[in-house]
Amino acid sequence: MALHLYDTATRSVREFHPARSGTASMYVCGATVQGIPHIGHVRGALNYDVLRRWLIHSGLDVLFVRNVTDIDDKILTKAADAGRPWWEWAATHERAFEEAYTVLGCLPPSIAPRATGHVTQMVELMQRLIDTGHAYAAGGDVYFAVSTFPGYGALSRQKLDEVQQGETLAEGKRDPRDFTLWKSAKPGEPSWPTPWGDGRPGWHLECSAMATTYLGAEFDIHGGGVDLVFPHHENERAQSQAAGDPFARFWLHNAWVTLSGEKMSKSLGNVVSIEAMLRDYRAVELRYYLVQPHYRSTIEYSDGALSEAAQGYRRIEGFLRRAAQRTGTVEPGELAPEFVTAMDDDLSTPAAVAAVHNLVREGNAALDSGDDAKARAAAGSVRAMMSVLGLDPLAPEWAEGSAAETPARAALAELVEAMLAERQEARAARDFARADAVRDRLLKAGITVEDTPDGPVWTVKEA
Ligand SMILES: Nc1ncnc2c1ncn2[C@@H]1O[C@H](COP(=O)(O)OP(=O)(O)OP(=O)(O)O)[C@@H](O)[C@H]1O
Ligand SMILES: [Zn+2]
Repeated sequence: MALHLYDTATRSVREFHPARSGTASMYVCGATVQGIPHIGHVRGALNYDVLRRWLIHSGLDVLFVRNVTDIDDKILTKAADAGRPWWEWAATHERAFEEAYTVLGCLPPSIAPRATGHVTQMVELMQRLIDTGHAYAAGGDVYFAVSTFPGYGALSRQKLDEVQQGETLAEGKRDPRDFTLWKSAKPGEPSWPTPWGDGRPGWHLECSAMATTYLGAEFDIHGGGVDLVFPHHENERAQSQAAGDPFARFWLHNAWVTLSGEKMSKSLGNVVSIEAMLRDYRAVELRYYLVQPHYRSTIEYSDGALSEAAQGYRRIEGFLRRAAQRTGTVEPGELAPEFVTAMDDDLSTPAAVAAVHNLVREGNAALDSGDDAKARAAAGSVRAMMSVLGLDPLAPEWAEGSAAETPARAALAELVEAMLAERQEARAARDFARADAVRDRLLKAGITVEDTPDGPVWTVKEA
């Protein structure tokens, strides 16, 4: 089966073929860099990172654009409240987002264009829309005339007379359903010159201009969070297609991370910061937690579920370490057929991860029964599959002692290993009372030790 993806525009799972053979092009709406990222923000980035890795695995060269919205009302307000320049506020939070993406193992985008660097392309797009009667300037603002585009509402399945843009009322708007392409300059605010007066970009216009600048008038996949279907993506699609660009061939939307049933959001204040998560869990465990559910299923955040996911990841990691200890270096092998089928089925990561766990179980059984060849083959396959998900425990970025380990965990590992060495010494000297005392001391601290044919394996007991 070839890759199939759910396309919001057609509300169906369709077979994916890139428009240009050999290259897939993806545009993902990035952050409005107004604050530090929470785990909801990075979920989408991780979902599209997995898709990108799967496309790469299938032999495609992937052009991946993730923009940065670095000018916006919220940026201006928050910077002003903090008494800082708006551009410094934006740049600071852009770095925070970038660090979060990197620490969670996202491949760097081909380019991360900033809105403020693409005003020329936005002006050009507005000019095309004005020339063809799809847009008009009024009082220094530029609006898109929704009624001139017959397909308006098709992406979000809305009737034209039900459309509400959620924009503040403006005098020059001919129709309340029209949306803003360009905002006229307000005193003291940053602005750029255009033929219709100085001003700054509207959010929707930015993405159309940046997507087509880098990926062309038609590209393969446009992604974002489900909250972007309307108005953001509906408006991107309308303005680009009205200007004559075919635009995105597939529209993908990832579901939310929620807390107590509500979207995790800075505005609602129910956020879990990445920094806080990384005090208790390794980045790779957080990545596993966010990548394992299907990208179109809501993740209701809970510490219990995260802790369970971390244990699931450690089972995979434990098997690979055991296999490597016993059989020597494990090279990535073949993907299990069920894994391939799952990934091709609209990136069914729950089934893909289940395929990994099945092989881990088989591999552990093989190690227990001394079938090293079988264990080694299973381990190779597990590595390959985990690598596609960006989660390979033996990859340099996630390996023990790497930067991804929290300092606390690295320190704990050092101490526990030293105590286990003492226990082994006591056993070798047949001083079983001392050996048991070490084990009891560890147990008291919440660390269980399991003796396996490959030596002791320790885990921190979850509360
Ligand atoms: N809780 C969440 N779960 C999944 N995706 C989210 C969540 N919050 C934000 N996103 C996504 O992150 C991307 C960047 O969003 P943006 O910077 O506009 O934040 P936002 O949606 O305004 O959230 P907030 O209210 O927290 O600032 C968007 O694609 C958005 O859908
Ligand atoms: Zn966008």
